[in-house]
Amino acid sequence: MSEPTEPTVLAEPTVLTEPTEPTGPTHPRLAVHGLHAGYGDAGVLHGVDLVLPSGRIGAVLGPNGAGKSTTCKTLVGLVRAAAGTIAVDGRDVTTAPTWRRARAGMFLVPEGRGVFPGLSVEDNLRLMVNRNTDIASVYERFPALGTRRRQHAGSLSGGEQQMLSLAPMLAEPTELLIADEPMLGLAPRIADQILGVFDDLRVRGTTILLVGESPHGIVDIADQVSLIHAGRMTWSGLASDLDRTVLEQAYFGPDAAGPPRKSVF
Ligand SMILES: Nc1ncnc2c1ncn2[C@@H]1O[C@H](COP(=O)(O)OP(=O)(O)OP(=O)(O)O)[C@@H](O)[C@H]1O
Repeated sequence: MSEPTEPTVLAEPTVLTEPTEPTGPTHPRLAVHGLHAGYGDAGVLHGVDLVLPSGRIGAVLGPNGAGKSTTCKTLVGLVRAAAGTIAVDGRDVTTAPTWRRARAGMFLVPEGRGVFPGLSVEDNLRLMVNRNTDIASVYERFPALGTRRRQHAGSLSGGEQQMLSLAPMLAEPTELLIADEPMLGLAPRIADQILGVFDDLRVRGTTILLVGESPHGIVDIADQVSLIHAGRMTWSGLASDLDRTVLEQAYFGPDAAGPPRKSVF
C-alpha cells in the first residue's frame, strides 16, 4: 500500500450512546478518552477516543503504522498510557497492571495469534485454559484442533492458530475481547468460521473490539467502526454509516478519487 497522506478529518468522533434499555448497564464496557502512548520518546497515540457499549462488536480500522497494535497493547497495559483514561465498566484501569485488567475481564488476542509455536496444540490449551475446563469441548467446536492435538502449534495453518488463540475465550468467555488483526491471512472459509466464533461470543455476553488494517469481514459483523490514522481517530460511527468514500479517504487522504491503486477494500 502506498504511504498514506494526512487524512481529512471527516467527522467529529461520535460518542456512541448506551443502548436504551432501561435495565442496561450504566457504563460502557470500554471507555477510552484522550489516550496518549508510545515507545520511549516516540509518541504513537495522540488522543485516542473510543466508547464501546456492552454487548457490541466494535472495529478499529486503519493503515499500517496508524497505531492499532499500540492501542491494543495500551488498553491491556502492555504499553503505558502517557495521558488519557481507560475505563472498563466505569472502573478506571489506566494505570492498573495487566493482571488486574485481565481480572476486570479484558482478554487480548495479539497480532500473530500469541500461541506457543514449539508446544503441541494440547499443551497450548492446557496452558491457556482453566484446569477445570474440558478441553474436549474445544475440540468439539474446532475439530481441526482435535486431529492435530499432538502437532506443534507453529506447524498449524494461520486459521488453526487463530482458532487455538480463541480457545480460552470459547471455554470461558470474558467480558471484553480485543483481537488484533484476527482475519489476517485467513482463507475465506476459515475467516467465516472465525467470524462465527465472534458472533457466538457476542451472544454469550462478550463485548468485542476487532482491530485490523482491512475492513474485510470485520465490518460485516461490527456494530460500530472507528477509523484511526497517525494515532488519532479520524471517524467514528455506526458500521451502517460507513461507506466506501469514508473508508478510502481515511486510508488514502482527500485525493482518494485519483488513479486506481492497490486497494484494501
Ligand atoms: N516496540 C516498538 N518500539 C518503537 N516503535 C514502535 C514499536 N512498536 C511499534 N512502533 C511504532 O509505532 C507506530 C505504530 O505501530 P503499530 O504497530 O501500533 O501500528 P499498526 O497500526 O498496528 O500497524 P501494523 O498494522 O503495521 O502493525 C509505528 O510507527 C511503529 O513503527
